[in-house]
Amino acid sequence: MSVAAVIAGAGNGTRLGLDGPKALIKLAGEPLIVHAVRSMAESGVVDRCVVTAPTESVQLFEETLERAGFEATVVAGGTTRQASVAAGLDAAGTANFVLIHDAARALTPPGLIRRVVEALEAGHAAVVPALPVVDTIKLVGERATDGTEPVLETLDRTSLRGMQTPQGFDMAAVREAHVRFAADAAEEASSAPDDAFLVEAVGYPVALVEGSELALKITRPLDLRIAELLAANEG
Ligand SMILES: Nc1ccn([C@@H]2O[C@H](COP(=O)(O)OP(=O)(O)OP(=O)(O)O)[C@@H](O)[C@H]2O)c(=O)n1
Ligand SMILES: C[C@](O)(CO)[C@H](O)COP(=O)(O)O
Repeated sequence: MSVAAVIAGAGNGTRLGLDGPKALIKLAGEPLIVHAVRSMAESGVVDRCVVTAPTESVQLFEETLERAGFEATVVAGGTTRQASVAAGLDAAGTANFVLIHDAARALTPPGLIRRVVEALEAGHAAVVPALPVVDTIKLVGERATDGTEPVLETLDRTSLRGMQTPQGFDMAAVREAHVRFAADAAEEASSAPDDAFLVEAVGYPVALVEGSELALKITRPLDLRIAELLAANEG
């Protein structure tokens, strides 16, 4: 069974306070995208990697990965994560399965990647690593003029999970889902929160496997500091 990986790296890191390719910022001395591609290589189960980059940085991503000794096809992403993943899927060629991953989850352990692929090989069409949520989660209504938000409902935490990546799919299923919802991808507000959302919407069951705290998404400045500590401990 062949496995391709699409690593979304075309974001600009707004919440990190950046205005440029977040995937090129350094963590433990190496760009996030290099960490992400290395995890795929070290998993031993991925045959080919496609990386999405901001249009103006495609060459820089190619040079960065080549210098680090990794082979990957780099393509221009889009204005939303969904559009970037669609561009990556177009370039992924033929494979039985595809792993769709965030460059921002740079410390994802190879064992987690293997866990996702094992569940695909066992017959699941869509597999997502997930962790239980640790906070109580409440549904809120519209913000009031005094800045407060009204609570509408307290959700049952025991049946809530936080979704991570890589999310693994049968290649045909995820391509079908992305094509079906391509029109929405142009608008940030209407783009899908993750790829499993699109696959669910076309009717495929999604199976969860155990995620990892190391697969945290480096989104805000504190995440980067936590990731630096984790990388120092792992190394
Ligand atoms: N147009 C986009 C937006 C995001 N991503 C990628 O999707 C992953 C998850 O996105 P996020 O962590 O939100 O990254 P940014 O979009 O860079 O962050 P922000 O929303 O703060 O700008 C990242 O690896 C990012 O590079 C992408 O490929 N194309
Ligand atoms: C795909 C994802 O990482 C799953 O948790 C997440 O939905 C990406 O969200 P972002 O706002 O694009 O970072």
